[in-house]
Amino acid sequence: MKKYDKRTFEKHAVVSYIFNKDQVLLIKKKRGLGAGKINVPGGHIEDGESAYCAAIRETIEEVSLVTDELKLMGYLFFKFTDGLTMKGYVYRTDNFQGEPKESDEAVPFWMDIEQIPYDRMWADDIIWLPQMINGRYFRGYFEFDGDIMIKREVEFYDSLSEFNP
Ligand SMILES: Nc1nc2c([nH]c(=O)n2[C@H]2C[C@H](O)[C@@H](COP(=O)(O)OP(=O)(O)OP(=O)(O)O)O2)c(=O)[nH]1
Repeated sequence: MKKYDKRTFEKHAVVSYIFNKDQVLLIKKKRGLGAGKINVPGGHIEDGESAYCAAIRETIEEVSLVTDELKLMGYLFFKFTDGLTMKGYVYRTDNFQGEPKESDEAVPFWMDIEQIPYDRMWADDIIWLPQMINGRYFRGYFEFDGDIMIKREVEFYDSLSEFNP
């Protein structure tokens, strides 16, 4: 699976899972790739920006929360049949300040972890998100034809040293 780390993926994006006790902050995405789906704050990494800084910036822009102490939990590698390739960095944190506010891009809402609406999210999320919530690290490779997942390969790791040596 680490073979994907060495490949070139055209776009780089981040997603941030923000936890407050037994709840996670979800968004209804209003525009862009995945519009109409339920996801979490995130977006593209800008030129010269680190993934970590992009995660903090996108969360402020989309839902007005200021996050800190983010932990990198996973890498997502996507290939779409139209040719788009994307690497995603998945972060989690329970350190945030402020109240979630709607923006042009997202409608935020807190959701009980037990009630996450996987059927309204990207098809790969149900494969890795429950494990990530339980503290496991992961790498996932997925091929999509539009919204349909046509190939998947996922590995989980129990320790940070196995995941990101
Ligand atoms: N959880 C999850 N997130 C995904 C998947 N696929 C995927 O593109 N994303 C995320 C990464 C980005 O945050 C977002 C891609 O949306 P986008 O290309 O419209 O980017 P954006 O508008 O949010 O970003 P930006 O233009 O503000 O930089 O969706 C997936 O399978 N699962």
